[in-house]
Amino acid sequence: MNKPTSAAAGAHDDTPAPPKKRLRAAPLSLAAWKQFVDVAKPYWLEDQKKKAWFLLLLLIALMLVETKLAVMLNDQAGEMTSALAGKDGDRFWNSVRQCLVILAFAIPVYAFYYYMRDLFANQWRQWLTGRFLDGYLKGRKYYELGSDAEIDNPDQRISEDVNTFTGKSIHFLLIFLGSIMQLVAFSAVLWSISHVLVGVLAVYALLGTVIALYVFGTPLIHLNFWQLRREADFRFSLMRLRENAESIAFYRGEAQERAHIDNKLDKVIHNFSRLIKKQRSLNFFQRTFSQLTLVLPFVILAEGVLSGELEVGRAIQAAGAFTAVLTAVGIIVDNFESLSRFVAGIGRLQALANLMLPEAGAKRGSEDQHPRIEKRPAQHLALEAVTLHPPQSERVLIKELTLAVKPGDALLITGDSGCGKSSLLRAIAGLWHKGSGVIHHPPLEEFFFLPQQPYLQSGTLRSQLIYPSAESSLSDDELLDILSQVHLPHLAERVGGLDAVQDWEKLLSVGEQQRLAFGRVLVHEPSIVILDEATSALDCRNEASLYARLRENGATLISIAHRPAVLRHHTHVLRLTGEGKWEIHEASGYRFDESDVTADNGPAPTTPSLKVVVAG
Ligand SMILES: Nc1ncnc2c1ncn2[C@@H]1O[C@H](COP(=O)(O)OP(=O)(O)OP(=O)(O)O)[C@@H](O)[C@H]1O
Repeated sequence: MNKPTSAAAGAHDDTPAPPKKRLRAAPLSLAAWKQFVDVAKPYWLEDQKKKAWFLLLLLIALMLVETKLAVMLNDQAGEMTSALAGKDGDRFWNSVRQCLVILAFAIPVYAFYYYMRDLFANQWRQWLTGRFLDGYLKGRKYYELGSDAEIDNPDQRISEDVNTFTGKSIHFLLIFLGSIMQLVAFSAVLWSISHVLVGVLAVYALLGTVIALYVFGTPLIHLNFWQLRREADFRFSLMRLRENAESIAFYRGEAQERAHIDNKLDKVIHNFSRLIKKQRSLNFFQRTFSQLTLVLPFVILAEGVLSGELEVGRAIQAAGAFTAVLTAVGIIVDNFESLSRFVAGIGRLQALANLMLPEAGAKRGSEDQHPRIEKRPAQHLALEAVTLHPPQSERVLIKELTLAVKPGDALLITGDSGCGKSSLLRAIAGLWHKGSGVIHHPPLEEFFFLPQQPYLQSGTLRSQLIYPSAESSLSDDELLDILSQVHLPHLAERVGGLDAVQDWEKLLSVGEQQRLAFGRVLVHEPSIVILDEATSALDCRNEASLYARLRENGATLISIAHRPAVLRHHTHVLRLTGEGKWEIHEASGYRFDESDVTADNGPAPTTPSLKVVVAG
């Protein structure tokens, strides 16, 4: 057999590594219980509380009826056995009739109980997922979490972990309640037949639970915790393959992709094989624990039956009750495997809740204490001594930048690749905030941001054009006119009209996508447009006319572009010279240097109202 290479072994090694802060799954303990309460409490104590408690009470009522019917059936099983042993036909048939009547009630109660249980779980899931989605989308947490290494796969947590949480919470709550009822109901039967049986059973169940908790608890929860993460990583690697299918196909990168996916799969399989080994031991223990109960009650009761003190039927009834009570008290042992998976998922969900949900804000307050760039409302955009760092890094991208952009100004940002041009736009848009200084800004609704790669939703052509609004007051003719203005006059006709639904990212070239995104600006008519190489895929003629169209509207521009020809549409140039340094020039006298690509800059505009601050 081949030995694993050291690289493969290394890849596996991180699975069981001692988990870092927040990556830890709480063992089956008070900490796990606290995590559970943190996530579950809002549903039970806030606006859904009436519905939640009503459904729970209904389920408890159904369970009570079910337990009562189960006790009656167990009694009849004993009765039938005794009737047969005593060769008493009337007693036997009477018992059969009673059994059938009980079953006629028990079956619908059983079916309705499970339906209500699943309905309840589904409603809770809908509510909790909605809450997580609120937290995820508000405050742009989906963006921030992308760079948070500790919260892996938030999408999996929201889609799957929430589902498991609500489903399993109700499942376990009900089986615990059911166990208590079963315990009370059958203990009475058992106590009336044999006190010794009750004593033996109590000791047996207690021992079994303690062994399960201490021997299997922590390792199983830990392994399940990692299994969830590994599975999500594996799925994500497949998703990335699908999302980037065309680029990968052009590169012929299948071998690399396969190696990457194999690496993720290896981790899934390696962790799972450790998990099933642990489960094998648990199964061995569980089987021994439950199978012994086949013999145990009979051994204890045999003497009573043999001496004639106890009817055979009573012994059968006692054995049934013994098994029922043991199932009730052995609930943790029996469900240990799924309980450990459930607890592992709670940890993942609570970590996410801590970062996203409003009531958890206080808890995370202490973690989010890096110095921030202050944002202040103002009429015009202005930066005051802004120093900017990337998130989770101390590197200085921009140092003490001060400038003011007046209405009608057009600022071109230039500089070497990687010097921080897009980062500055991120800071203005409020996506990045690590640093110091103040950004004075008009309401964010007045801004429109055009990235290099436009985002196109799945939906109609109309919805692409009016994005991010969901509705627009513009008529079809006005929308078609906008398409013409961005040099896509035949697009609607070509794709089947404004209401045609297509996979736009595949159907349109990048240049067409960029022009469509320009159309969005004309639909919304914002007063400040921020362009991050938004015309990189366009030819010079298209680029020039789109810039001219924006300037005609009187929009204030802040743009990053590498082509010298765009300079003529700007009033000022901010040049980032590296290591946080910067210079501001009036566009009229500015010449692109080597890194900006030297060329004829064309005539300069005549509205230099931007406050010039020489350098930083
Ligand atoms: N999330 C991040 N965390 C840490 N560093 C980052 C992050 N995103 C970008 N950076 C780094 O910040 C630097 C500036 O990136 P930015 O995208 O602003 O460059 P740029 O000037 O726009 O480059 P280009 O012209 O190539 O687009 C780069 O060195 C980049 O590696």
